[in-house]
This record gives sequence, structure tokens and C-alpha cells, in this order.
Amino acid sequence: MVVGVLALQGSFNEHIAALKRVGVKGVEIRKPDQLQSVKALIIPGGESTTMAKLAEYHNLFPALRDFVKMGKPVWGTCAGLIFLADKAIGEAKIGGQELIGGLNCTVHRNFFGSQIQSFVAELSIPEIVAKEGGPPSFHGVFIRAPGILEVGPEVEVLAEVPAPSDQTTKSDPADESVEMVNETSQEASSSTSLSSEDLKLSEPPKYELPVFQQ
Ligand SMILES: NC(=O)CC[C@H](N)C(=O)O
Repeated sequence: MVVGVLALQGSFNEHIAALKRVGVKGVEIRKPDQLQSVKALIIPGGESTTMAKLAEYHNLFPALRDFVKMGKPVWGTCAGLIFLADKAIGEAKIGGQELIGGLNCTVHRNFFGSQIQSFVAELSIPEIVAKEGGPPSFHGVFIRAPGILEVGPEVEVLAEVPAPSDQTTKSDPADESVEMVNETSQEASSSTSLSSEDLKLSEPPKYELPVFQQ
């Protein structure tokens, strides 16, 4: 099986390398017709406003929306998750940024704060361990990560983690948690307020410059 990886911006190389490690061929997707040759799609982490601008520039939104509507498997990591959400808040672009949609949830783009508040955390995802084995906890990396504030009834939540105690963007301050959905490769969460001390990344994230091939 060949899996497409949206390669406009962000960590697409890392996702292709991760696929290779499990014996799956990943191909870079930059043009609408390239989506026809793949059975599944990964939308990587990066910066969703930039990604949306590039997707618009390359006229990718209609083909991406069709792909999702056809029910083909789509994985969104971080900015990719934002892209797949039906609704995003905290958008950088006035009037909101364009989304693919299809995942019935509301995300806050930078729920956990700025880049310096990025962090790693161990996540327990029992359903995945039960199905696939592997270590009991998942090493999650949150880089200027979004939070999922609300999900629709058809969305299965795999892991839920406490939100930072000083988080003020949630609609119900009594609700101390934020749900994490569909972010199995790179994302996780933490519990208390975060400082630069919490930044325990062993190496800096690698971001690629966009490549334009017309
Ligand atoms: N690591 C990430 O993908 C960060 C996403 C970023 N918060 C955004 O708005 O796109």
C-alpha cells in the first residue's frame, strides 16, 4: 500500500521516514492529481496557516476534501489535525483560515502556548496497546500543539490528558481536561503550567522549506 504525505510544509520527511521504518512506502503529495494514486493520506505537523496558504496556492482544497469525503483513511498530526477539524479557533489569519474539515471537532490552534512552551509527555493509549502491543505508554511530543476542545458523538477519543491549569481559552473553566484525538505519531500533553524548564526535546524539530514544482 502507498500512503501519501502532504508535502507543502512541515514534518513530511519525518512522516515518510516513519512509514519506511514500518515497511510502508510514503509519497510526497503536492498536486491535486497525485492524490489519486494513494489509498491513505497523512497531513503532517508544521504551521497550519502557512500550510493552508500553500494548499490554496496549489488548488489542493477541493481534492483534499473529496479524499476525506470518500472515507479514505486520513491521519492528521498537529497542524494536520487542525487542517482536518471542522472548526478552529485562535486562527492567525483575519476571518479565519481555510480548513479541509471532516473531523467533527473544534480545535484551538495554539492551546498550550507558544513555541517555548513545547514539551514532551508520556501518554497512555490502552486501546492501541490492546490491539497492537508495544510499550504501555506513548512518548508524545507537543510542539506549539493544538488542543481539541470539543468532539462530536461519532469521534472516538483514544487518550485524554489534563490541560494546563492557567489555560483561559476553554469555554468551561471547571473542566480540567482537554481531549486528544487522532494524534498518534507526535503529539501528547502535559498537566501543569509550563515553563522553558519543561522543554525536554532532545533535538530541535526539523521543518522543511516549501518546495514549488509547477
Ligand atoms: N506542531 C505543529 O504542527 C503546530 C501547529 C500550530 N499550532 C499551527 O497552528 O499550525
